[in-house]
Amino acid sequence: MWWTPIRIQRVMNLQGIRGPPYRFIHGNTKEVLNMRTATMSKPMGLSHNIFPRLQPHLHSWLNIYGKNMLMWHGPEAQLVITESEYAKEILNDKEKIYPKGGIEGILKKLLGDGLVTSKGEKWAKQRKLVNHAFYAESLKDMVPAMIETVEMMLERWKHHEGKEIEVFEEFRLLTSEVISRTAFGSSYLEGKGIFEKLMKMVTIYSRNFFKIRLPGLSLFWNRRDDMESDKLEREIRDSITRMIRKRENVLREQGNFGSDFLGLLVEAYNDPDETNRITLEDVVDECKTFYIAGHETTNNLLSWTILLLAIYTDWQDELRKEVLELFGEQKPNAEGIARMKKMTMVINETLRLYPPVISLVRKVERDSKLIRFVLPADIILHIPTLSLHLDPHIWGEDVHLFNPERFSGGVAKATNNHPAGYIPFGLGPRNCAGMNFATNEAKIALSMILQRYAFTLSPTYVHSPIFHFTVRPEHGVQVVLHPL
Ligand code: HEM
Repeated sequence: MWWTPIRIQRVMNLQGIRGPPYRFIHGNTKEVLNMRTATMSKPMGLSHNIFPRLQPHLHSWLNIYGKNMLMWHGPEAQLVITESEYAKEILNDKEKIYPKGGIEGILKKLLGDGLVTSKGEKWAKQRKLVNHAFYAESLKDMVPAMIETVEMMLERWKHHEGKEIEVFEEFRLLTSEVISRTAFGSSYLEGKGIFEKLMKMVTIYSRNFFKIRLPGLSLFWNRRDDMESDKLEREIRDSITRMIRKRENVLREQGNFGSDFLGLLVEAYNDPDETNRITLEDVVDECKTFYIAGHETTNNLLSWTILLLAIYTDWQDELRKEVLELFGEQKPNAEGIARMKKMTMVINETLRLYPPVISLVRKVERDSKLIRFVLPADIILHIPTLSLHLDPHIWGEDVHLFNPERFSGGVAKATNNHPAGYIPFGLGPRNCAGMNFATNEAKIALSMILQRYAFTLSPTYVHSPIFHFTVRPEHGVQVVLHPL
């Protein structure tokens, strides 16, 4: 807790990497908490520069210490990388030098050893299974379920015509229903208990995010949160196990487990070949991972897009024109979705300014050389998405403005050929496994909304983006619905 941090600090300083000094046990967590409490305690003006608000410590220290800097989460060294060449090298690593870091505590209870967190052989096996469940043809088959779910939402919206509606909660229900139906063959109501308990765990995780946990020292840690998350973890496990057993019974009746994600997982759990078989624990962890990853992020993407389209009504009109040209009054279809150009530009720009995932984290597995730096084993590499998405050297001087036009020539052109300059879905082998699923879902929902409604920002909207596991609007997004 003293000599190791001081040694690492010295090794990094000698290479020109500086940062706020290490403080015994706490590292920089106290300063980080104070800075964040100050910026988050009040709403911001309607600006899209959310980096100084959500990560004020990084915003300030990167200015002081340079583009790559060292900071401390307790005694754990975190090398913050914001030079895109370095980020690319780390995220594209195939030599297993920079794997995902191990997780513990509440995050471990929340995600277990599912695809987001697993490593090595286990990850490769899981990723293959997931790719199979979410490959292009399967995604096409999911379109009708997505459309039906949006229609259910729009039925509710009829009661808000000419009035205000809060869309964050609407999209929470929509995205939960979509992942329940498409991946687990059930409805949101059936999985409601699991969602609610997972969301409670997300809240516990978020409030403990900056608390450090040291072996044998419980004084910084809230024991009640620990006990509550243990209880939630057990209850979620029991509910998912019941769901698995129910699906196993389907085999007896139908002769197969079903072709959705849950079906593939249960099939792998029952595989007669031991080398392909996965454990019950694996199935539970994967279900938890997909319940969370499958809706939380898309919920935010949809909410921020509606906010931006309510502000920039010229872009709302442009998108409506594209939707009507492609689908008229008809339901969206897979071919049309693949041809949406303006819609893709708007989604890209929304994810640039409001990326739901704001940190990509890796660990240095062994002493290694990263371009011109020599990195000691076990330090954490932290790539802050917002810093890259808002770098004027990559994007130009209008970096804080909403300008979907910058994506008109594609992502590579928009980033001036900096592949790691735009990473809302990550990069390299660990990139998002649900990217096409999420963008399809968003395009379908937005198209169907635009076909029926124009919307303007309600005067009650308060711009207060917060980091709560993902980047979300603290008080929701209120718009006024005008039927067309
Ligand atoms: C707008 C929506 C989404 C965003 C912005 C997003 C973002 C991300 C990012 C940044 C990563 C990489 C994390 C890293 O490198 O450490 C990731 C990984 C992942 N995402 Fe998404 N995601 C979205 C939607 C989804 C959906 C809908 C699903 C599931 C249906 C999903 C499942 C996953 C999984 C399983 C991984 C881990 C992949 C691996 O490590 O092999 N995501 N996502």
